[in-house]
Amino acid sequence: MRCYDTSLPGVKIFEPKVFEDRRGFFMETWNASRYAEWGISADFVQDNLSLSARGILRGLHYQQPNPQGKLVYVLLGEVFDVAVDIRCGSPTFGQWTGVSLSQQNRRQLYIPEGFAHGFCVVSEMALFAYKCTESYLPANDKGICWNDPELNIQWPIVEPTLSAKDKQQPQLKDIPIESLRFI
Ligand SMILES: Cc1cn([C@H]2C[C@H](O)[C@@H](COP(=O)(O)OP(=O)(O)O[C@H]3O[C@H](C)C(=O)[C@H](O)[C@H]3O)O2)c(=O)[nH]c1=O
Repeated sequence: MRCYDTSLPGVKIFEPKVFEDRRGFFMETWNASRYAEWGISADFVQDNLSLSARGILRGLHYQQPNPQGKLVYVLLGEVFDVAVDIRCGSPTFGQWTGVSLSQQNRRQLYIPEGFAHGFCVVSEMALFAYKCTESYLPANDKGICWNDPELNIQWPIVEPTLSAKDKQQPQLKDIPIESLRFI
């Protein structure tokens, strides 16, 4: 397995080892002892799966309190995946990193607690899987505007399809900073 740092300390790209043969391929998508070698000692308690068509953008979302760490990857298709540091006091507060996750590159992105997460679909369809370190609590589900001008995320699509909720997310500057204490 290979692991790469991103511009955001703690956010890591993983490339699990893929065993290909004439039948197809096999890969481990999570192995606690192996990921612990790379500093990931997450206790995942929930797995999610979502299917989206080209142009769909889901995000930017985070949970607070009870923030979720996530290990995200694509089973089918391709997405541009983004993590934003929203931890009050972090040296990289308000900064983002983006990576292509696809069934071809089989990459995973680990996003610690205290980051907002979102992705947009750049293939016909994308089947998106992820593990979470905290259970979903609807009352704690929060978001940030996908095209927040101060974040200036360079999404590869210009007019995404959004949920009603995501059409009205606040900008980071309008979120009370005391609510963003994760560390
Ligand atoms: C997230 C979640 C949602 N739901 C229900 C609530 C809604 O009735 C329905 C769709 O929820 P939502 O529109 O929030 O789904 P996404 O827009 O894909 O949200 C996710 O999108 C970004 C990319 C994330 O990183 C988060 O994991 C998550 O917020 O599923 C559940 O029952 N459990 C859950 O864990």
